[in-house]
Amino acid sequence: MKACIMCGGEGTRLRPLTFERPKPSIPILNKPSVVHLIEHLAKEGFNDIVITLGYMAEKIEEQLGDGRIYGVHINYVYEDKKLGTAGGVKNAEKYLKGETFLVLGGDHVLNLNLRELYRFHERMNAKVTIGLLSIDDPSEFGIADMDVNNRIHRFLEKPGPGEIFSNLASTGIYVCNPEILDMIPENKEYDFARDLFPKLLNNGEKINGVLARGNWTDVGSPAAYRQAQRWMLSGMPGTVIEGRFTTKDARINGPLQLGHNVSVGSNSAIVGPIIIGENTSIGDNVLIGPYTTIGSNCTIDNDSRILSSYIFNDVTIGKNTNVSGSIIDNRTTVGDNCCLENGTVIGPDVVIRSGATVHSNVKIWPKQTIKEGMNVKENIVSHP
Ligand SMILES: CC(=O)N[C@H]1[C@@H](OP(=O)(O)O)O[C@H](CO)[C@@H](O)[C@@H]1O
Repeated sequence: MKACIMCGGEGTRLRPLTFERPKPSIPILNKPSVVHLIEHLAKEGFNDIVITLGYMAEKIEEQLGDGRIYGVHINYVYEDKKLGTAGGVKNAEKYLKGETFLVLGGDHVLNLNLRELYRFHERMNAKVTIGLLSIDDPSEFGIADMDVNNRIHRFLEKPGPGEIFSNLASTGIYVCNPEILDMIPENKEYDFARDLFPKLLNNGEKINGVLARGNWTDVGSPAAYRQAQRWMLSGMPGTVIEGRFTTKDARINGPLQLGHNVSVGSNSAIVGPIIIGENTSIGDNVLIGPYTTIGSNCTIDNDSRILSSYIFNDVTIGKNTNVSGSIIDNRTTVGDNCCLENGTVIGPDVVIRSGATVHSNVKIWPKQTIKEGMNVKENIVSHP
């Protein structure tokens, strides 16, 4: 079965995490999120994959190659201008024509029953079948009015206040009859939700919906990213220690995955679910709380506390420092006695000197230095 993954977006709402990588390459459980997606597609029987690339195309190609190690075959197509979702798929037409195909976003993190969605579409003879989820507040999504026979009669993209006629939200996952490729203009910005669906409904063509089963989120913002990491971590099976691991008397509980050569000092506690990459060293009296990932080559010094945070690679955290609900990108150094409050997002190559506090939800873009004892209450967003 064929699938087309859209990976061209710039991910501006996720800055600073998208300065050195595109959205699909942001790590979830210490590997690029698109790798989880490809693994899931392979498991569901989609082994013929086309990826549309734009922003930082080479990073994704480098990470996935021809897909062989995941048991799939990947072709790439490139967008040199914005084509929108449907326009991007049209641009990949040579790999898609003649067969039903699945479309999904490169920033999707999911465990949905995609094979069932595809099979349902094939039985029902619709032009498009949309994967739907029931969501409390669907204002940030496309919403659909669907009848008992799965037919969609109305679709509205990002409804305004007073317009929410349904809480069935589009996941942006579509199964498409290849005939739709003929209805999409070439080399022009064109969208499924804004352009193609209204056109199909106007022409009396059939669009179906299916309530997808399982978890799904698109990682469009730091909050969505934290949520995606959280449920991926909560699905971790047990304790996996991949290589040499040294500790004197650390207390370790709950699901845990440790890379090769991790060391944990005296009287430290690690409470899973947690993933720690290779060559990372954790000092004495350190508490690492649940729903945390720490990448490779990191150092967490004595007496620090790391709670529900996502720390990428080559990061150093000083002594007696508190990190809570934060995302810390590569090669960042945080000094002694610092506090990173809930929701902070710290870009790559940031230096935070001793005694500084970064207040709740503050973002710091790359290559900034925060002076000793400073209180950072507002985003620091100048590009280096
Ligand atoms: C124009 C368009 O494609 N809108 C889609 C798309 O919205 P974005 O805000 O572009 O991510 O993905 C949503 C699912 O994340 C879906 O509900 C919506 O219909």
